[in-house]
Amino acid sequence: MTTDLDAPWTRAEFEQRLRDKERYYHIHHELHVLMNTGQVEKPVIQGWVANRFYYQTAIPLKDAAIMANCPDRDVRRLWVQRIIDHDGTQGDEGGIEAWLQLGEAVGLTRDDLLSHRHLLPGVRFAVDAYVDFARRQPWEVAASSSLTELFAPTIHQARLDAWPEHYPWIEPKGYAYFRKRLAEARRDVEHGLAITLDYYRTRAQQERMLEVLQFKLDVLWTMLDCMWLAYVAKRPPYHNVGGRP
Ligand SMILES: O=C(O)c1cc(C(=O)O)c2c(n1)C(=O)C(=O)c1cc(C(=O)O)[nH]c1-2
Repeated sequence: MTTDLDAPWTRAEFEQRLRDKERYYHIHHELHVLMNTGQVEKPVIQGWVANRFYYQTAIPLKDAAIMANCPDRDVRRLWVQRIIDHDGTQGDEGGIEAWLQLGEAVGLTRDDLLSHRHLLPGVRFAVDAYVDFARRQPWEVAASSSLTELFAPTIHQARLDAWPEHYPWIEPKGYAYFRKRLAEARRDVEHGLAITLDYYRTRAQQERMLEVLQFKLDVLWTMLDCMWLAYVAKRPPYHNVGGRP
């Protein structure tokens, strides 16, 4: 058990502990491994794109919740960029639009995504838990939970490297989202990390932050568990009672 009396990690040690959490990142989930090594059929990619769209739509709600709890104008000035990145502005339509184009690139309609008709209940619950967490926690804690983004450029790059070769049927316009996120995620991490390293000072707080990060890793992993069950194992909810009503 740790107490406030245990020596805090230095900033460098603390950051390293955060980075060590990479081993639980969803890049290692079997569904991502299968997708990124060309081992899935079109319906699996489509299912993933449609379900991940719910996460995309939730990110600005999550970031708005963080800003709503944050009295620091300097932080809000930087944080608001995340909402703009996803919602877009005139002339740069943003991440949600780019994801809709990814949907089209894999053979789904915009309405397939916007209606959430393919959304699995477990994916909805996991994503909603993230938004709920951001609403309830101190803004610095919610901000720090975004730090799974430390690991995100690697997974975006993996898709950019592997998918065109394995899935030539995906239209190239679909890749704009992943390309765009490479730089955006790095910038988000710089800001998120600065807030986190400043906020969690005692050893007990630092240990708590690792749990916060694990919560976020759990959100991402659980989303993929639900998709794996539905699309790889072909056991979607209610599969043995005739399917969803
Ligand atoms: O494709 C991915 O694997 C992935 C993961 C994550 C992440 O680690 O949370 C994000 C994204 N993408 C992403 O595109 C994105 O905009 C994003 C925002 C956040 C966040 O927590 O604020 N995570 C992520």
